[in-house]
Amino acid sequence: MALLQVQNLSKRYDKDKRVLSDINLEVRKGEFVSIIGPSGAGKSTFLRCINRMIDTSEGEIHFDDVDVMALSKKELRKHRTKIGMIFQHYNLVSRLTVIENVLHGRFGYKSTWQGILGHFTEEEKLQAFNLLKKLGMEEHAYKRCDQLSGGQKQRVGIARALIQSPKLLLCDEPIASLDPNASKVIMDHLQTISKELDITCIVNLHQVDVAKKYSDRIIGLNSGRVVYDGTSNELISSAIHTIYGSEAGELIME
Ligand SMILES: Nc1ncnc2c1ncn2[C@@H]1O[C@H](COP(=O)(O)OP(=O)(O)OP(=O)(O)O)[C@@H](O)[C@H]1O
Repeated sequence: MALLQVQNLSKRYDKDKRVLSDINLEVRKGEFVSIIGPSGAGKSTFLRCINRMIDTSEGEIHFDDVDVMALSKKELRKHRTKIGMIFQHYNLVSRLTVIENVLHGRFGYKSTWQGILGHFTEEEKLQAFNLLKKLGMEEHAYKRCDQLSGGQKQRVGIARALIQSPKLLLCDEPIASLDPNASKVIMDHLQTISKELDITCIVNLHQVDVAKKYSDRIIGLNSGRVVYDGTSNELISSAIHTIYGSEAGELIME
């Protein structure tokens, strides 16, 4: 049984322009899937539809046996605890410490008052610290986030997502602002998380070589349509042409 099922999904921001068209796909538990495609292909829009950060125009999404479109506001809050988000620009609170930012990942489990008062249990604090340790960030736990490098900030973003105990991580261009070394650290962590914790990862990427290196499966989007869905090995130059059109030349490494 798939963890995520998407059927006939379409999205329009404006009445007459479809940004996603008739997307049909399933993603299994523990799968590491990269989504590639030219700028404007609809990669971010697709990720945002999955956790209903934006509403879809047509189609169905089932996640963990739940009809995502049918969720009430309260149910949606619970649904979102099962899905961690990783952002290109990290979305951390700069003036707060690393560990405080990680604990923010628990907000979905709190009442509004507990959230406002910043009430976290000792167990949650220990869990936050252990996650930072797993990501090689324990020595920075009490630093303010604005004192960190981009790669360190992204590791905090990953820890914040993991403390939710998610079944799925949606990563929207997690390495787009990082240099090659920091990018490798982040992608290695995401791969380990997927393999060791059996957490499904869907990662939007601009780098075809990175997608090929890390993914079990690659989905290629062009103009809001799935034009490729296969393994890394099958992603040969003709498929890259189909996905990127005239931009493909510089991306082909064969
Ligand atoms: N909030 C919005 N309102 C209107 N149009 C939008 C909105 N967000 C995105 N779009 C449009 O939807 C299309 C797909 O955008 P999206 O950001 O999903 O693509 P993308 O593949 O993630 O691009 P990139 O790789 O540049 O981030 C683009 O034409 C974009 O201009």
